[in-house]
Amino acid sequence: MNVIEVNNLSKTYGKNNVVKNVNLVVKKGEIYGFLGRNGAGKSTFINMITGIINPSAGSFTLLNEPNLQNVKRRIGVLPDYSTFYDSLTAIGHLKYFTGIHGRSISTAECKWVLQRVGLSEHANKRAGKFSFGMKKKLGIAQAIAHNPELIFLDEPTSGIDAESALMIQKLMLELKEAGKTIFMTSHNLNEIEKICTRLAIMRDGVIINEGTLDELRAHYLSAITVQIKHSPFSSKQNEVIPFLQSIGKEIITKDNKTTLTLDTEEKIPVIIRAMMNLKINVYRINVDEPSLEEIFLDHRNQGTVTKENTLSNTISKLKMSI
Ligand SMILES: Nc1ncnc2c1ncn2[C@@H]1O[C@H](COP(=O)(O)OP(=O)(O)OP(=O)(O)O)[C@@H](O)[C@H]1O
Repeated sequence: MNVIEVNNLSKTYGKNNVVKNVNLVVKKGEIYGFLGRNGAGKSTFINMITGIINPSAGSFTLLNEPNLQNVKRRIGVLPDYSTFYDSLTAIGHLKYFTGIHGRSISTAECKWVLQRVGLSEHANKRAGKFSFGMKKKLGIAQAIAHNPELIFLDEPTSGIDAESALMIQKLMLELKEAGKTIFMTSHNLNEIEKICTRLAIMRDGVIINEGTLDELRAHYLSAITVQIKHSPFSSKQNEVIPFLQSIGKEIITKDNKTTLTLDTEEKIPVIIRAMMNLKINVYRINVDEPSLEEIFLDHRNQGTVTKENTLSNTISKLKMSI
């Protein structure tokens, strides 16, 4: 089921077209990551589809309902700028905002939500005395306290400490397990890589790439470089080198290490099997594969992906296929 459907959504400020004809679909149960550098248009996009600002053109539906007013109670939002009442406690905020959503929440339920975002000790403290990070956590608590089906989180972990960020990431995964859908922005690519099921990269108001991390990687990866540490080729040299030349390119063998490029990772197990048949032991395999950071930086710089990564999942795939 599609819980977010966006069609040709645009926002213009004067002559500045900051979101341009964006189309997007998010399915139930996803944690959807929305990436882009500062000023790309991410918050403007979220603000439009959560009713904080009006679009200049285009349309969207949330939870299959074209009228946003009819679903407001079923969505939760942490906007880019949250406002709090200085004299209201954390519990007071949760009671007040769940009330706005037409629901009531007990003090015990408030405490449970506050505990989940790491604010247990501050449940009865006034928001006026909260630090930036504490306010961010309170904003997240407010977004989820009324038990919404669809949750928008604009930079939920920016400005909060590393331990708390892990706690929030765990909470998001639990919400996903409970069937909720999360649409989030973040500049923490490690976080996006860890928890998001799909993601989109926005640049200058346009989505320039969209899909799972593997799909984005595949889009960027025209060749993979593999380095194999093995026992000496010795007398098998005349058999193994022609075989490698038939399967890959740019083959370099030195000190019992062979590096070559392949057009698909499917060829890696073929090489392993061939080496084993020739009684050559394979000790280690390193595979170049771009991280999300490299894909993202590549978008910024239009450069090439260069960093080397050892991927344990590729190794385990190989182990399974041997
Ligand atoms: N109210 C406004 N009036 C005029 N321009 C605006 C307004 N709000 C945002 N913009 C412009 O729209 C563009 C997109 O801003 P937006 O806040 O959506 O970016 P963002 O991707 O969320 O950035 P960040 O990662 O820094 O939060 C920017 O150029 C910004 O200056």
